[in-house]
Amino acid sequence: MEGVWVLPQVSPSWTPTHSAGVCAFYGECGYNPEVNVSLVRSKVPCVSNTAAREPSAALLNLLSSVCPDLALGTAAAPRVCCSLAQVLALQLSVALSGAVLARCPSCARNFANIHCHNICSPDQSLFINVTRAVPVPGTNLFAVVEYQSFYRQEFAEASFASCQGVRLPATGGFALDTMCGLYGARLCTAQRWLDFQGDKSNGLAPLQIHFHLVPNGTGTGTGTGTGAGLEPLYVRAWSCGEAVSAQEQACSCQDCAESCPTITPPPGPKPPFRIGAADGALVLCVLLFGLLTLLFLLTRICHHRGSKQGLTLHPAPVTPPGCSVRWGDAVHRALVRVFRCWGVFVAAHPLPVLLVAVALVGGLSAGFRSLRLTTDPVELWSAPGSRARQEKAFYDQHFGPFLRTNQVIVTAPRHNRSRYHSVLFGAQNFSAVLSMEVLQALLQLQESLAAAAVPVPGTNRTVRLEDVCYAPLNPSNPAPADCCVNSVTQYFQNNRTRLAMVATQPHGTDTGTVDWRDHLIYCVNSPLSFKDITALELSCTAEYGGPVFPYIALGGYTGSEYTEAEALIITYSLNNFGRRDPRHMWVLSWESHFLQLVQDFQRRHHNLSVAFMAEVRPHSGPGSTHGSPTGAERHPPQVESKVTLALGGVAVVVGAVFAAMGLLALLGLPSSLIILEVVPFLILAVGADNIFIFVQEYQWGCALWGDLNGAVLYG
Ligand SMILES: CC(C)CCC[C@@H](C)[C@H]1CC[C@H]2[C@@H]3CC=C4C[C@@H](O)CC[C@]4(C)[C@H]3CC[C@]12C
Repeated sequence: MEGVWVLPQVSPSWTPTHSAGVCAFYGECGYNPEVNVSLVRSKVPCVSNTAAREPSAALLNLLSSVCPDLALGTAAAPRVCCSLAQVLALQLSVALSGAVLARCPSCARNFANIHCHNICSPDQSLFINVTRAVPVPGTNLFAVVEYQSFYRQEFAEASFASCQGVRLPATGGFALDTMCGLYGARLCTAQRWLDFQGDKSNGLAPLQIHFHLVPNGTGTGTGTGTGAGLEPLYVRAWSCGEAVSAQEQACSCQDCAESCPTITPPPGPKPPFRIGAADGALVLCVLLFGLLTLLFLLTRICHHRGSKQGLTLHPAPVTPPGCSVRWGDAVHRALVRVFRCWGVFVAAHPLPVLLVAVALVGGLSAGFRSLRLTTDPVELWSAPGSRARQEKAFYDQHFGPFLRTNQVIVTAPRHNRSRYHSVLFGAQNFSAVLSMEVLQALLQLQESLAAAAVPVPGTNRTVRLEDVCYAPLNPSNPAPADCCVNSVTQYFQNNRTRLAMVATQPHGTDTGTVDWRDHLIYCVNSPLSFKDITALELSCTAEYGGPVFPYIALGGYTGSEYTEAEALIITYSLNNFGRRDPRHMWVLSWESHFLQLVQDFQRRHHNLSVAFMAEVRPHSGPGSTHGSPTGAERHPPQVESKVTLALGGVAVVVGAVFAAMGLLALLGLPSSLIILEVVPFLILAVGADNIFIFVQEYQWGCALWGDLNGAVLYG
């Protein structure tokens, strides 16, 4: 019910009198011939636009437990519009359907109150109008099969609000998920909630109830109502934060935001350090930098002057050194002394030194025999005692090796978001990546992955997705469609025709069209549904038969605004096999091919940003062209060829790495191949560079000696 609501001109035939103390129906008139399938078969009431009756003691007693809010206790001579049998039926139905709300007493009470007032209120005819009744065979009574119930919007909204946050621990969702029909909790409104309750196909209601929510100001609750004396019901609705009685408590914080303790926000961060209007740290850094630059420039200038004077006065290379040079020289001399001693010692005893070095390296490398290499990514990247590791170990032990996950994540950074006006769901924002063009591209990628036949190296068979995929609903003989692939296109069962479908949608008084976007909005809110509420009537479940949860297929959204998701995620779940199982090789082959296909896709779609990952490591997978880069060819060419010298430098580093690995192996520590990946860099950076430095130092030393000799001669 939207827009300004005007009470309809009701047909006076079944409820001609609408006034306080008068009923619209009373007692039971058999079963509704129009309702066959139901959970609990309740009888429908008889049309009876007569004065409310005095309840029996038994009825009063029952009412005080089923409908304590009917406030019968206060009245001297309480009256009701229901019989004992009716209240018993009411009690059963409300207990059955209200069980999910029991966690939150005030919500449960409001829910019961709605039907208590409908059935028993002494002023029933004020807000109830029977619209359809059928004659009861063999009597002159009429059974009610349809009625209207008029509520003040405020009352309905307050009752709804008290139940909105109630959780259903069994599903991890909300209780309203089970009480709002196809809309689920997220799209539920007070009107939709009541409509579902009054729908005779919900399994409990024996008749059809049309709830009309009257906004404030239309038909006031205090004065006489408009429309043939009707006055919308406006009674107290409990808020979820208040306790309904002294024995009961208010709803918990989990079920009711109002009950949550107010947490004083933590004190904000200290105000930033500022000097005037500028950032203090920045100003200090600039000053320090300026000072250091000045110092540097001054020393340079002083050094430059000194060397100029030296040149003009003393042409000989021996010049009075500057302050910085003197410092550097002192350190250099000290180092030279130490290393000269060491060098002279080594050069004087080449054989013993070499023998000791070889023996040391050889001895420690013997530890390689007990070397344990860790190649499993799980071992490499998760701590052995971590909770994740323990849970995985438990899973692997009881259910077999865990599935392999291969993912593609697509975003569209250069596209613009759009706004979509849905006939059913109102205006919604759609992110750039949720566009027909991107969805079609994703479909194409999935089709090519499903069609790919990949040769397995070392065998003469080819492997397809269905040979390796996890197919939960058809594990023995899966077809490509049975594979568990999570992706947003699965809301359309990966079917192009369904994705492109458009239908005419009647909605209230107007008609519009619905397309993939309406279906998507529906599915992200009710992923378990087999049929949407749009005229498209498509299922939300994936082609393989399982549901696609929006938080798995979409990423980068706030709260539950799934249509604003910045990323689409395709997840391929593949079976995992033991290393010795030949099928292990099949999966590796398929995953390598997956990487290639997605790379091609990435190259073809420049406007999309595509990230992807597979469990297979690119360089360990079969048929991969990736190798660990050694970078040897990138090194500058040697000035002078000293092959044995260069090899010696490399041998020193290799020896050191091997000795270190051997030592760790001897100590019982496992190693990983990551060590080997850094060896080339060590060889280049330490080994080869050392040799360059030695050679340069040696040549410089020779030249210096020559020059000095010359100077001495010249002098
Ligand atoms: C599926 C869930 C959410 C629906 C919950 C609404 C239930 C509790 C409501 C909807 C319609 C209601 C019924 C409407 C009419 C009658 C006839 C009356 O003589 C006895 C009570 C009885 C039988 C009501 C019992 C409660 C009822 C079944």
